[in-house]
Amino acid sequence: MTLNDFNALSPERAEALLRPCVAIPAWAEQLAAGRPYASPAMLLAAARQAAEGWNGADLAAALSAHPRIGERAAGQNAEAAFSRREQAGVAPDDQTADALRAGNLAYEQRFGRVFLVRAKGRSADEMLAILHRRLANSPAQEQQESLEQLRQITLLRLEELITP
Ligand SMILES: NC(=O)NC1=NC(=O)NC1=O
Repeated sequence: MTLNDFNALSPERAEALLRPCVAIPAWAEQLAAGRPYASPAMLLAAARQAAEGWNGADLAAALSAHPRIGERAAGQNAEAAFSRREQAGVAPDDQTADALRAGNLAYEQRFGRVFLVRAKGRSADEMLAILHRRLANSPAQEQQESLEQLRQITLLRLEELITP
């Protein structure tokens, strides 16, 4: 969709279009309300600004829509389609797939939520290394890293939706 078309949508349609970017309704509402945007860069800046204030509760809400790394997103909705595309490059060999499964489990036992990483453009081995590094984070550090990854995923999805 072009930026002009996005600017011209009704509020309801604009919010509905944005929702699959991240499962945080306030973000979609705020971004839709900020229209019209003069350029894609202005839209992305507003989107990142609206995501700066996310906290632990936002992260927990958003994770409901993100399958584990290495797991294929089921379902026909837009979020699942985004996840499948983002993880298309993961394609782990058996050994790495086993290590990702073990790493995801260790992460969930330590931090109590799914490990979240921007998967687009990254291989399974790269994400396994990131997972092992982040397992050593403190809970506070790890919440900040997870929120930054959530922002990256969200903005990448927005860029896919609104093409110049
Ligand atoms: N647990 C995850 O990190 N999931 C995901 N990362 C992405 O970039 N897309 C996902 O679905």
